[in-house]
Amino acid sequence: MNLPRAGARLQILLGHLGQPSAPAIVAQPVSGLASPASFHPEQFQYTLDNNVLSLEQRKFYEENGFLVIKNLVSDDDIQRFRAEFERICREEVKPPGIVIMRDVALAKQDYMLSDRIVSKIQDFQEDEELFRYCLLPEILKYVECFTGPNIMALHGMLINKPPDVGKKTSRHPLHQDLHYFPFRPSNLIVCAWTAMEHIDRNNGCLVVLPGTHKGTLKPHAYPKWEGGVNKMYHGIQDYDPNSPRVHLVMEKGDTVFFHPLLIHGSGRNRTQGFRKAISCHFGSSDCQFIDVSGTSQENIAKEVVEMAEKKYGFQGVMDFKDTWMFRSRLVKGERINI
Ligand SMILES: CCCCCCCCCC(=O)SCCNC(=O)CCNC(=O)[C@H](O)C(C)(C)COP(=O)(O)OP(=O)(O)OC[C@H]1O[C@@H](n2cnc3c(N)ncnc32)[C@H](O)[C@@H]1OP(=O)(O)O
Ligand SMILES: Nc1ncnc2c1ncn2[C@@H]1O[C@H](COP(=O)(O)OP(=O)(O)OP(=O)(O)O)[C@@H](O)[C@H]1O
Ligand SMILES: O=C(O)CCC(=O)C(=O)O
Ligand SMILES: [Fe+2]
Ligand SMILES: [Mg+2]
Repeated sequence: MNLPRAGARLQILLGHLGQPSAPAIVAQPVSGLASPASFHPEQFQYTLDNNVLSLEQRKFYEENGFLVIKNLVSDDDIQRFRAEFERICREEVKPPGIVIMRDVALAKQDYMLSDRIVSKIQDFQEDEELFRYCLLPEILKYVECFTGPNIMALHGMLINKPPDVGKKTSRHPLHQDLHYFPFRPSNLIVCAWTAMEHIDRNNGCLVVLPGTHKGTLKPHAYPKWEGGVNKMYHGIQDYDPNSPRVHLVMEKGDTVFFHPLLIHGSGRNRTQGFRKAISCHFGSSDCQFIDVSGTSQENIAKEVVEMAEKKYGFQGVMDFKDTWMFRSRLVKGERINI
């Protein structure tokens, strides 16, 4: 464990507890993207000026809310992530803060922890080997097109979608990641999601509803699925069923960058293999925390705080913001607000 950093984070947390919540800020649709001296109409809202994206790629993201970059992460790196994932599952390494999840259909089975039971690991920011993903220059080069130069890694996940046991619990309901986030503006947040193998509809690829990033954050709740739903897998109840869905077929190393308001999910895994992907949410450190009281995010905030208090043994002192301060980590530039 990196004591100075973890210590510093704990200090931030403790210093912050008991203080009044920061006032809610109003998310600005276009935050600092325009030169104040310019009177040109805003052409781009979801991407920053940069020399990385082609005009065509930029327009695609603006219009659709996602962008796939083929073959971005090397086989060597993916092999290293896979090996570290297996070490974590075998409990050979126990990085502080990590959350290991089993599929709800397997949760009650008393199997030993193994890579055949774990459906997802989250919060790998203290695992230097997996956290390399969040530091890869080829990833950050694209991330910066959305966040600007001061970049926080907010949340890492390695998703090991298990073969569906017939209850469809391997599905991830349609959702917007912003539901989980108490910071804004949303346009300065982006998810990078890298396929660790060939992924298509058979093993449960990502499904996106193009253009939905232009809408607002929708209320989320547990879907009423007969076979059960995984803890915290909230979904959108009232999305437009006629909204076109796009299944993202990806090869090993391909990476999709997507906006936190983009409605997405993933289908059931009909194969016998565990479908693997690694991802991280990044945000500008210029983002600001918001108070989610009285908003549709109250339900998830309550759940996350309850879980975090159980995990860290605090009672009644944490808020949603604190849980995010613990896990976010600067990857480039300067730490400002979050
Ligand atoms: C905060 C997330 C921010 C995400 C932002 C980006 C967007 C991400 C969108 C998502 O991915 S949403 C899904 C995120 N999911 C989570 O964050 C869930 C985190 N998971 C956990 O904290 C643990 O895996 C969990 C608390 C569910 C269980 O961990 P434990 O180590 O305590 O497991 P254990 O095997 O001891 O089981 C304890 C209880 O939990 C139950 N359980 C285990 N896995 C479960 C599961 N997957 N679903 C439902 N219940 C589950 C298990 O059956 C048992 O129930 P009982 O108490 O009734 O016996
Ligand atoms: N009828 C539905 N109502 C609500 N959400 C759905 C429905 N069908 C699929 N989804 C959601 O859409 C996403 C993926 O759908 P997809 O159709 O790819 O998966 P699937 O139904 O499991 O598999 P397939 O259609 O290939 O048999 C998942 O988030 C899934 O939960
Ligand atoms: O890999 C997947 O199935 C998608 C997961 C996802 O969207 C999420 O965890 O937020
Ligand atoms: Fe998601
Ligand atoms: Mg379907």
